[in-house]
Amino acid sequence: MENVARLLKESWALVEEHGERLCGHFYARLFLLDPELRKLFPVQMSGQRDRLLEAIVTAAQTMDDPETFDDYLRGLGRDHRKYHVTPEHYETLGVALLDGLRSVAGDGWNLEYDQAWRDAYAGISERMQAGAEADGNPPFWHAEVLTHERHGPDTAVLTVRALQHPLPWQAGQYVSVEAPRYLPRTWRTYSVANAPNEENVLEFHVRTPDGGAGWVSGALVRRTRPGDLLRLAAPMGSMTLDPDSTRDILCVAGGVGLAPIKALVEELTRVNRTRWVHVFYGARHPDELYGLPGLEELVATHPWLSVTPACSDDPDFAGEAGDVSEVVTRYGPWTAHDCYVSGSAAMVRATLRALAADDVPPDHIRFDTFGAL
Ligand SMILES: NC(=O)C1=CN([C@@H]2O[C@H](COP(=O)(O)OP(=O)(O)OC[C@H]3O[C@@H](n4cnc5c(N)ncnc54)[C@H](O)[C@@H]3O)[C@@H](O)[C@H]2O)C=CC1
Repeated sequence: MENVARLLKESWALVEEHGERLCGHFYARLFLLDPELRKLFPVQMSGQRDRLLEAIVTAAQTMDDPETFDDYLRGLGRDHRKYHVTPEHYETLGVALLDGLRSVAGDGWNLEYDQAWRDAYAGISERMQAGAEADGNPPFWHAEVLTHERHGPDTAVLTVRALQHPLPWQAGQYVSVEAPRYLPRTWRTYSVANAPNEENVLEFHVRTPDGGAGWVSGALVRRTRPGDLLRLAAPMGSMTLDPDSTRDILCVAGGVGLAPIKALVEELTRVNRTRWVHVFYGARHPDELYGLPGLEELVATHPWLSVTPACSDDPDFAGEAGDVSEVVTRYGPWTAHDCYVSGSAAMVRATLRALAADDVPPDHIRFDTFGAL
């Protein structure tokens, strides 16, 4: 496995900078091999391209950590049931991927790399299919929007009820969401922002980036209304509580990265008696700390919980100033804590670096990659 991981990383370096070309080759080959597959993808493909690369990089990067690799891919397989993918589709995808890699890497490619990617892809598709087969849940859930609250121009908090079947998620996990009325066949992942409950109600925090990118987020923030139907796919992700751990807990959230942290804190209000829980919650401006009043209510009734808000772009903020990753280190050391980190890829990266510099053991830290780290 180590050798395969090394070969994958080495060969990935040959194509990494040519992401656009790789995707172009891959999809051209894929739709040539099986024109029917085109129907599974959205009309407009640009967002889809980054997602394929992200998935490949994440899979290749987690290969040297077999447990994470296995969980991640089984989850992805369960999630992909929403597309009704068949074993033949997996095979065709493998052929197209190898063709794409070979053409883009050019002369640097060799037989060893080829074999490593074929083995890796076989491992990936085997685990994804095993995950899908073992899942007795429906391939997706219809969910009705119950409430929709705007917080400023680009953020919304919405709640939905999954219809017909229970949707079994764990606090800290995320699901793929589609808004078929506005953007059919385009799915994006969002963390569930509340703990599991008998009402089958899920909360999402969505921010749409400036300048119109992030179409699903744009539809969820600006157009979605109570009564709309969304579709949700199988829960994924490993940012969950370790029931056997007795360590105190550090949570670090940037912006709408608060979502899974809020779910974890909610879950802890049900089960925790003995662990101190510290939440650091960063936003650029005080008016973007939309989740603070809710957290402060929980602090008032749970003596083990503390929350430290921080603003990175407002020198007049009465609390902590700076990026949340820096603020956390002022309060360390965190070596004896379980650490949960959630936010933009840059924020997660900065926080992981800060925790590593403080000698926090890597196996105490949980995060999910939203975008390539
Ligand atoms: N499980 C997860 O990891 C989840 C991640 N997200 C992601 O969280 C992000 C949140 O975005 P916004 O609300 O727009 O947050 P934002 O970009 O406004 O940032 C909020 C705060 O994060 C910190 N931060 C941002 N960039 C940083 C950097 N380069 N280095 C250090 N700290 C940095 C700062 O404290 C900043 O004030 C989105 O990209 C979303 O996809 C959202 C939900 C769950």
